[in-house]
Amino acid sequence: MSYKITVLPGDGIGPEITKEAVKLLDAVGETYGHNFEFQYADIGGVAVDKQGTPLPEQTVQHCESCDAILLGAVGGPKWDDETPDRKPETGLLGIRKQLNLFANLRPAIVYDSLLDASSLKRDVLDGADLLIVRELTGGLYFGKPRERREGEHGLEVIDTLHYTEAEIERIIRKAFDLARLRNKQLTSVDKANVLENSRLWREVANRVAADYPDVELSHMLVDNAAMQLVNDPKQFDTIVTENMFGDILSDIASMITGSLGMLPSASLSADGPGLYEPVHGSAPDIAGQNIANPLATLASCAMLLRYSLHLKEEADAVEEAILKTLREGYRTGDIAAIGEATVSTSEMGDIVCQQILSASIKQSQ
Ligand SMILES: NC(=O)c1ccc[n+]([C@@H]2O[C@H](COP(=O)([O-])OP(=O)(O)OC[C@H]3O[C@@H](n4cnc5c(N)ncnc54)[C@H](O)[C@@H]3O)[C@@H](O)[C@H]2O)c1
Ligand SMILES: CC(C)[C@H](C(=O)O)[C@@H](O)C(=O)O
Ligand SMILES: [Mg+2]
Repeated sequence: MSYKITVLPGDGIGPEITKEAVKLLDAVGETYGHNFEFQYADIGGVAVDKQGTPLPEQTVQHCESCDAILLGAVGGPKWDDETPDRKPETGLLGIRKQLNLFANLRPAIVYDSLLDASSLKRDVLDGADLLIVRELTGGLYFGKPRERREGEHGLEVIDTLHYTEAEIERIIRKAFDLARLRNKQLTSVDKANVLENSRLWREVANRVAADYPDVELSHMLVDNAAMQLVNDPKQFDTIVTENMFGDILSDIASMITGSLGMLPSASLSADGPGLYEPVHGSAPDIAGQNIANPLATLASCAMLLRYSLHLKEEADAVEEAILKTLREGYRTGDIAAIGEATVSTSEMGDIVCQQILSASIKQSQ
């Protein structure tokens, strides 16, 4: 089969890690007989520099006319002084909104061979495997009004936390569907002791639960959830939450895997192409040094194969290749123990590709 993938490398370490992802998809194509056609487009700071906007129209067109989108990261100090409409992050938020990518799936898995990479205790981590389902196109990120204005007592600023019942219901239903495929436990995270938004969120979750009698629904306040994620991550199976809470909780959850460089994500709409990106950012502090961990991006490719292309065997093979690479002891700096040997970004990419290619040689023998 032939598939069209739009690649948005973006800024900082984005180009380094997406290069490894393209290499990996080519290895998958070679092994399983698929043809991946890559079309590259600009987003974020690089697009501001080249085209004067973080989300050029042509980038949107490429994204709308493909099977799946692979994104590196956007942003960096170079664009700190840009106006809001020229900020790199505006490009990322823009593409999420324009493609209606309301469901953001952020799995956090503890790899047995990385138990010592985390600063958390082994027995707290061992066996933890959770999925954060983050609402991605509403809430504080997009609510209007959003403004800075002169008030009676000087400058004042407004951001608006806005959700419609329909927006809440579609993400809650998506999370129930996903929990059903996992261990059938859904924790809805909110701030219902304070926010009217969260009170509606809770009501909707309770109402929708009647359609999923096989899934156990519980509620947790977000401040407690942040603590529980590092205290006892094994209590969670599937978590559903609104946009801002999900952003923060997913970075916290990355610590149970050992590094932010390990966390993949999928952003899905009801029907169009999905967007796949690591949870981490453009890591300007290590950009251009070939030391970033590409595994979050490679694991995002597994999600791309699974959710957008429906290639289950290929997705499993990528996840297995990552597992094997870690079990064989290969480490980038962020997941290495003190004094442990490390590999570069491109070496890590080569090793994972090699696992795919050699697994297929074994199968055909
Ligand atoms: N999806 C995205 O594109 C995205 C996500 C988060 C942040 N950002 C942007 O990235 C820029 C930098 O943000 P930040 O520094 O707060 O967060 P960051 O995620 O870029 O980096 C946080 C820390 O994690 C490390 N890190 C991140 N990814 C890594 C990897 N693959 N391998 C090894 N170490 C890694 C970095 O070196 C840094 O020390 C900002 O402009 C921010 O808005 C973009
Ligand atoms: C860069 C930023 C806009 C983005 C977000 O807040 O959603 C990032 O932190 C993420 O987690 O994908
Ligand atoms: Mg984030």
